[in-house]
Amino acid sequence: MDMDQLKRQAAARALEEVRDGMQLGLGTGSTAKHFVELLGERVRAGLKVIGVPTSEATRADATRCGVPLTTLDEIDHLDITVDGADEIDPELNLIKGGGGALLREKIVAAASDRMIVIADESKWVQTLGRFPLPVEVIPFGLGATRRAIEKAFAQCGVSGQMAVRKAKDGHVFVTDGGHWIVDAQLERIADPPGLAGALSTIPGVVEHGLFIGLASSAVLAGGEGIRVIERRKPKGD
Ligand SMILES: O=C(CO)[C@H](O)[C@H](O)COP(=O)(O)O
Repeated sequence: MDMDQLKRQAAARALEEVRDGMQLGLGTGSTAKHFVELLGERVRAGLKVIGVPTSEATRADATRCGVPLTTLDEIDHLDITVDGADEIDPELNLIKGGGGALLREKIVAAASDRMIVIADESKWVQTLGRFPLPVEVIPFGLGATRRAIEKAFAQCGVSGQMAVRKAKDGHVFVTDGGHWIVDAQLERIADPPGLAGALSTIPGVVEHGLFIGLASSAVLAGGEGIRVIERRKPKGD
C-alpha cells in the first residue's frame, strides 16, 4: 500500500468519530485533504456538519467538496479538529507547519474539544526534531528575532541551522496571515514544552510549530494496519 493510501485510511478512521450536527476544524496538508474529501462524500449523502478551515487551500478544497463552512467568529467552539502532522511523539506532542498553516491550525486546534491527528506511521518518532521546526515570524526586525530565537534555542539546549522558507518559485514563502517562516534544523528537541514556552515569549515570533497538549489522539496508518494512540493527560495539561 502506498503512502497516499495510508493517509486516506487514517482519514477514514477519523471520519468514524464524526456525528451529525458536529462543528469541525479542518486541517491542512495532503492527509487532511483526504479527510475533507471523505467528509464531502458524507455531506453529499446527507450528513449535517459545519467546518472551519485552517488555510485558504483547505477552504478551497472544502468548498469544492461541498462542506459548509463557518468561522470562529460565528460559532463558540469546535467539537473535533482533524489535522495532519509532520512529527508525533509518544506524549502526542507534535511538529506542524510543513504546509505553512501552523498559526491557523493552532488557533483552530485550541478552540476544539478534541484534536485528532491523522498520519501515516512515518510521522511517529520517539523524539521530535528531525523535521525542521517551523517558526512563523514578522518580517520586520527579522535579524533581531533570529538572534532571540537562537538565544532561546541555546537556553533549551538545542542548536541548528535556520533558513527563511522559500516558495517553489524561489520567492519568500508568505503565510495566509502575511508572515514569513523560519525553519530550524534542530535534530533532537529534548524538552518540547520548554522550547515552546521560550519561543512564545519572543516579540517577533507569531507562532511556532510545536503543538503541546493539543492532540487528544493520533490515528496512524501503517503496513500492519491502523493504530490509535490516546493522549494520557487531559487536553491542556
Ligand atoms: O502542519 C501541516 C500544514 O501546516 C500539515 O498538517 C503537515 O505538514 C502534514 O502534512 P501532510 O499530511 O501533507 O504530510
